[in-house]
Amino acid sequence: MVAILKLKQKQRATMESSENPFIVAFRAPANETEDERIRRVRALQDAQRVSRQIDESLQETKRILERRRRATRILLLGQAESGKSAVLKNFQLAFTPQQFQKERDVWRTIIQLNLISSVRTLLNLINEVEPNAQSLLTPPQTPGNHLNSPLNNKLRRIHLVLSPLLSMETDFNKILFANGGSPREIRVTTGNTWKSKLGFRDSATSQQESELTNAQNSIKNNLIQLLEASKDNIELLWKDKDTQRALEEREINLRDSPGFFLDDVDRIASPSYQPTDSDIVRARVRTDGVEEHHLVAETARLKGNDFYITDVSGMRSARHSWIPFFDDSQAILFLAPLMFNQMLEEDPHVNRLEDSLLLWKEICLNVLLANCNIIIFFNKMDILRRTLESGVEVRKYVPSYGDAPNDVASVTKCEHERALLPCLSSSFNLQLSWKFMIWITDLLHFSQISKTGSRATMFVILCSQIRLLPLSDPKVCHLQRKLSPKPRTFISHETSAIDINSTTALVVTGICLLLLESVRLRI
Ligand SMILES: Nc1nc2c(ncn2[C@@H]2O[C@H](COP(=O)(O)OP(=O)(O)OP(=O)(O)O)[C@@H](O)[C@H]2O)c(=O)[nH]1
Ligand SMILES: [Mg+2]
Repeated sequence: MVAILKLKQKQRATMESSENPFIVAFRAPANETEDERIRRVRALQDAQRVSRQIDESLQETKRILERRRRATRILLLGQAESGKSAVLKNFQLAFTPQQFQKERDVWRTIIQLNLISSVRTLLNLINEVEPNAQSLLTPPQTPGNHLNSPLNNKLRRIHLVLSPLLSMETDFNKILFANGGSPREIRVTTGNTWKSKLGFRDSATSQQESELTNAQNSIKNNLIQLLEASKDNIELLWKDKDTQRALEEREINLRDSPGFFLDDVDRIASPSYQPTDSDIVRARVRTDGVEEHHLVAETARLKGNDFYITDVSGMRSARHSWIPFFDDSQAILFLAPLMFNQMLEEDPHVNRLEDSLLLWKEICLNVLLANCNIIIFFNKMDILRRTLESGVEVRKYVPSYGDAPNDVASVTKCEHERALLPCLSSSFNLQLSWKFMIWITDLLHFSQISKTGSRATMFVILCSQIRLLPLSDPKVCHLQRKLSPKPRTFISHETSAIDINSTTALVVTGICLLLLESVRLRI
């Protein structure tokens, strides 16, 4: 009898301990004093509190993972300067306008720094001393009529007056950004820290993080004052015919470079300047590393929907860091700028379009992306148009283009094998891409049927599971019927100049709707 009772006690103890491990760990020892008991109970309560916190955090992680699973997860890919972050900004403008509004002030400083960066480019250019060319700023060695020429004096004076702007740029970079020196571009590390250093605050930003130090604040104010004081000289420098000639001689098209604001000096250098949506989309900040953005849609149609958008650095050296993000993405938006006459910054021997094609091919062949929707944007159509209009010949860069007319219609129409994209694929000997290009041509053709009857600046291709779907594909037709009784125009929205914002916002809205639908439809 005594033995059974002992066994029962042991069983109960085992059950209790399996139900509540604290009981075992904090069981009262024999002969416990009152002090020891108080300490033991306190330790038990502390342990239970920590345990509850761990449980709550596990629950929270579970909720976040579940939310993520149901969200639309998009990965932005493409070479550097292809426009990935610009697309992200368009997502933010289209779906989280209120949140975006709060960041407007941050972008004002970035745009002002972009403007100074262009001024630096111009000053460097006119100050360049080439072995065979006389600098515009340096007086010639041999006495002659250039020595005191109004041209030299004028530019020399402008250079002097604008020099403080350049040191201000360096100060800014030292205080606010990852790299202390004077970089060619503003370059930031991941996270919102750089925004908070420019005064942006959201619920995730600590008070300490977002409060500008006095030094930062005074640099910000100095920047505004200095810009206003330099406004006229910047305009003089930019509009000067010798500056323009120098740019022309070196075949530099500053208007097509990222973060170009020299045509808006009057507006941007004014102390009351408030950036427009279009300014913000045009602003240039180079992405360093990989950054995930969580957007909770504020707009009526999609209110409450979650988007996780991963933006990456497009530099060749950074592309290996994309891979870990492949298997978590439902869709990839691949950006391929149509800049057939430009080379990569990191390798001046590689043509940008050629690099895009190779990258596109790699993405399409990657097994990790077998279940991912891949969408390609051919952007920078406005630059393509300007480049062709300025007389740059496609055949110089794509010999197989032959003597087809050098205009946008012929280059992008693609209804014959001479069109730019198939030509490029064949001239670069991309047999695989050739097939893709044929479909691209179908879509390019389709995209020209826009509401306004005019040409689109952005093109999109829908691919599913590595296979590109031509528009005649039953799945696409089904999807289109589901989405709207009319043919979808989401891949074709017109803009006359570089109003990327409205264009992309519409395009991107369409894509997101499509993505949401496609996830639901499981195509
Ligand atoms: N003219 C023109 N500019 C564009 C277009 N799309 C993007 N841009 C500009 O191109 C510049 C570079 O774009 P980003 O979005 O910063 O490029 P990115 O791909 O994020 O580059 P990294 O962060 O370096 O990988 C920005 O100033 C954009 O405003 C377009 O269709 N036309
Ligand atoms: Mg970027």
